[in-house]
Amino acid sequence: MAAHIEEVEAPHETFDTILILDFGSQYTHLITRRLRELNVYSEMLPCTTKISDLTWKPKGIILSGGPASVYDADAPHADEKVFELGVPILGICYGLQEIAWRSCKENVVAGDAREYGYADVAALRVGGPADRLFEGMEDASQVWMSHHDKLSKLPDGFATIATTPNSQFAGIAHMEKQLFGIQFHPEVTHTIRGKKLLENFAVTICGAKQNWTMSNFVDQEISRIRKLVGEKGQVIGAVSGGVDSTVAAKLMKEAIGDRFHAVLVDNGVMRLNECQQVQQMLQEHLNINLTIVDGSKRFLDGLKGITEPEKKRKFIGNLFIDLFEEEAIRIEKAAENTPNAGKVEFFLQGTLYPDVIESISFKGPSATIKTHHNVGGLPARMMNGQGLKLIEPLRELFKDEVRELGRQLGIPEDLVMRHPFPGPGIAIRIIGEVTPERVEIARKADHIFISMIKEAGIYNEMSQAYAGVDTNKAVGVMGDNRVYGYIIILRAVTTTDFMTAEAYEFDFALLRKIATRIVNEVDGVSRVTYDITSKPPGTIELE
Ligand SMILES: Nc1ncnc2c1ncn2[C@@H]1O[C@H](COP(=O)(O)OP(=O)(O)OP(=O)(O)O)[C@@H](O)[C@H]1O
Ligand SMILES: O=c1[nH]c(=O)c2[nH+]cn([C@@H]3O[C@H](COP(=O)(O)O)[C@@H](O)[C@H]3O)c2[nH]1
Ligand SMILES: NC(=O)CC[C@H](N)C(=O)O
Ligand SMILES: [Mg+2]
Repeated sequence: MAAHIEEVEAPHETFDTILILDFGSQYTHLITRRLRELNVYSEMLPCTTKISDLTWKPKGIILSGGPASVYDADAPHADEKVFELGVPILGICYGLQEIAWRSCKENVVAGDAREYGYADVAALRVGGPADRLFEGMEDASQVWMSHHDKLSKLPDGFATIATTPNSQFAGIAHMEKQLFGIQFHPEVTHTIRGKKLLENFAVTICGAKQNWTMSNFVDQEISRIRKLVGEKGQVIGAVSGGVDSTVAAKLMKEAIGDRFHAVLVDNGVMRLNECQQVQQMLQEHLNINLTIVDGSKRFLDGLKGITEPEKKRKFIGNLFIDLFEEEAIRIEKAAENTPNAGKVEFFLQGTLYPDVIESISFKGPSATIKTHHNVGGLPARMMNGQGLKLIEPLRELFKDEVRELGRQLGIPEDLVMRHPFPGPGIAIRIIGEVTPERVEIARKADHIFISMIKEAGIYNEMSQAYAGVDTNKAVGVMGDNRVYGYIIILRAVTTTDFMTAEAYEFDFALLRKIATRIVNEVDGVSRVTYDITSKPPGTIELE
């Protein structure tokens, strides 16, 4: 999205990098994760990437798994130049089959049966560098398989370095070139010594330095930002109080001080007292002076009559950008004739690697379930080189890495561990039309719910929790009187990556207490329900 600015000393320029070519496996991003856990920097690109388009040289390449069969007419294949680059290559599953297929098309065939699940792998010693992949894992150990194709014979020049009862060629290595392939998946935790194997490849075989640490990243990122923004440039940042934008803001503040302008948009659908609390928190703990732009009337007026979820999201996304542009102009005007005078050229966002992965994956864009207000949805006028330029310091990081980075930057633990809160806020937690009355009800119910979760000491056991409103009404009875009120939907989930999620298992007595308090204390509510749908098929937010 921001190709024109992202190449200034990106991490792959500073850190030894293992390049992962993605053939579309569900686990490809886990390879990146595992390598980074080993303090080896790694990036993922589509399998069709042309080596001539790379501006940097990887220390090694991993070809991932994938759903296709290499022998199919429309199967994806890596650029031939990958094999001429002279760096070690490891093929995993489809990647292994790709290596074998290149040597001879008859080498890969459909197997008689699928092999899906555990297998015991035994390493074989063949002598020489080929033995390095399984070094230290000579004892039989459990691996995880997921394939139906198989190698029918060993490609020329290769030796078998591992077998399982079902897979004769569970591991192969070229006797001279640095070419390796394994049929199982080392990146999943079910493969007990998978990380050791990836370490053998990246560190021993490729010689990658294990220097990818958050403190190195902080230093490097701060100097990158300084170079990018220059001596005079000013940056406006969308800061919500959420983890991502807080961490991004702190980095920016360290890099350019008062030339960074943090702006929170009050969209009228924030939680109870949230804007003021965030402002105070950022000032107190991080010395960041946050400007609140009150857009609540414009948002709530505009939301009138909109019931369709995607319309809501698009309206909110567009108005966000309008307000930021207006604010950028105001900041420039205010800075005239001061030492900070200069153009506001950059717009800071807290985009994370999972968003980036989604948009670069070989699989192409998946079906649009919902449009997230920030990434990808920015209007073209912002990206055309005349408007604000996007700056996304976290675009290579995963959420837990961002949290680690936050700790490194001295951000307090309860801010670092805050549950995510979506940009469109309470608006996507009210099913149907958003009205000020409904927002108020959601706010109060949410406040009771989250406070009781915190008091019970279980906030960190769940990944996200909130109270939403069903705008249908139900009948109830209170103090002998009939009431006709809204239905509150409580939602609390556990998840590691927010792509799949499970409902949190509350202690029933606590859930009952929460329900009682909400009905008693929030006017206009007659019932409380707990949403136990997992994702999929549900999503975390209601809309
Ligand atoms: N009310 C807001 N005011 C200003 N910027 C916002 C607001 N809500 C969201 N944003 C911007 O949109 C980006 C994406 O929102 P998102 O909720 O994914 O991240 P976050 O709020 O920083 O962190 P978290 O995921 O923990 O909530 C944020 O990083 C921030 O730049
Ligand atoms: O900043 C955001 N802008 C959005 O438009 C948006 N929609 C969903 N979310 C968050 O994404 C995660 C997954 O949510 P869903 O299961 O509802 O898609 C959850 O953490 C949601 O809170 C958003 N965050
Ligand atoms: N997981 C994979 O990479 C599968 C590769 C190939 N599609 C097979 O079934 O064997
Ligand atoms: Mg947020």
